[in-house]
Amino acid sequence: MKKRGFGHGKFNGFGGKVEEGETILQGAHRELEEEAFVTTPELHRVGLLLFTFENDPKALEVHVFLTKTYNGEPKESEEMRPEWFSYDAIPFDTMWADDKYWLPILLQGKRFVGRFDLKQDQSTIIKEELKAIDTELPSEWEL
Ligand SMILES: CNc1ncnc2c1ncn2[C@@H]1O[C@H](COP(=O)(O)OP(=O)(O)OP(=O)(O)O)[C@@H](O)[C@H]1O
Repeated sequence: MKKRGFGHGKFNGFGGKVEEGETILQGAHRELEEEAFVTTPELHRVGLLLFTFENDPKALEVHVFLTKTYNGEPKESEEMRPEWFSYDAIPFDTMWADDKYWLPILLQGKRFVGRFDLKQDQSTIIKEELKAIDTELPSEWEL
């Protein structure tokens, strides 16, 4: 549960912006430790998503990573309150509107690439394209 800022009030993956001088993978490791106090030796990049918001010139390129193992116990941070859900009780109504499209693909063990154009209200999807892929993920979104 994201407690502040962008996506506040929604169940969200741990994550954030890549910092100067680090790779996307390093950023994912850092955010996981900062927001949940756990570490992992293995993060697999399984999804590449692009988000746009109406009347906002910036697009968000989000790389989704998965791990099945971790060290430590997830703990609440200033930014996040972690919570576990079983696969059949994922609270999609309290998540980003796009999550219900791509998270099931991830849970089936597949990789995916997609783009979602959202309204300014951050909850209405204007346009959506998403595909599961068997090949390597592209390293970034080609606009
Ligand atoms: C629009 N549809 C979306 N659907 C699903 N997930 C979305 C998302 N948009 C952002 N996310 C995720 O939300 C987290 C915070 O994103 P982000 O913008 O970087 O905010 P955050 O304030 O945490 O960044 P810093 O920690 O300050 O770097 C991060 O895990 C990112 O993957």
